[in-house]
Amino acid sequence: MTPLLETRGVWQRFGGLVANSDVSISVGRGEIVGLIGPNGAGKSTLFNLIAGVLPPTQGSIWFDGEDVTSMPAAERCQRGIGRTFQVVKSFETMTVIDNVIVGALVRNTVMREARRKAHEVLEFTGLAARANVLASDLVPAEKRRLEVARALATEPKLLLLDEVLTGLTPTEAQTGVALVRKVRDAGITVLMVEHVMEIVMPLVDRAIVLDLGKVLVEGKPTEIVRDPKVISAYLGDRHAVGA
Ligand SMILES: Nc1ncnc2c1ncn2[C@@H]1O[C@H](COP(=O)(O)OP(=O)(O)OP(=O)(O)O)[C@@H](O)[C@H]1O
Repeated sequence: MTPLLETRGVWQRFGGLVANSDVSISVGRGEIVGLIGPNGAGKSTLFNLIAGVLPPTQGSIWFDGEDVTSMPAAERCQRGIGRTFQVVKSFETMTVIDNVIVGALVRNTVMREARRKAHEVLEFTGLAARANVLASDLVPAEKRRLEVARALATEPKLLLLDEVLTGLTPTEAQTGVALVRKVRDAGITVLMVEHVMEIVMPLVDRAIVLDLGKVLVEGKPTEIVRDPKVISAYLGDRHAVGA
């Protein structure tokens, strides 16, 4: 079966800076894949290329068997790519339910249907009791969940999670982990950028490590955490392994 998502030889240059360098990754249907790497490794850039925020300088992006490289973000969302943002982008002056309705309107043009879908997603994400409060009144962990809820309301096949577990207390992070598992169990494939290795490694089926814009290594979490190249990249001691 073809992978749900593939990037083929993707490059992204910002002037003289190479943020992604010949990145080829794939994500299979039903997987939870972690995209990790040190600060500035190019993770958010790759996310933006996959979501369609900007076109790659070179290379192609394939989703569900289709070349989506030149497709705008809204159209990719229609095809089934949902995403959250590293900097929470909820509409602060709107209620929680209205924020989620915005997502649901991607697939439901009738307001009553969009509202029904939004309620369903709020139940699913554990935010139902907060439906009528303003997004600005949510605590940070709830805002992250609202981001996930808004993305889920678009009914994605692939959910891109950008650091949704970062900066949370251990208890909040565990609630987040449980939600990601629930999302996958609902049949949605997950590609997530995370910094907190202890949280993300037990959760993902596979991890892809980016460093200096390139894929450094990929594999099962148990292999990744022991890989000398990964340890070196995180500790900054690149010469130790001759990388
Ligand atoms: N729009 C842009 N214009 C110029 N340079 C950019 C732009 N976006 C990202 N970069 C640069 O590209 C490189 C990769 O950045 P990116 O944000 O993708 O890394 P990251 O792995 O997500 O980092 P972090 O973990 O800190 O979020 C960095 O050097 C960054 O400064």
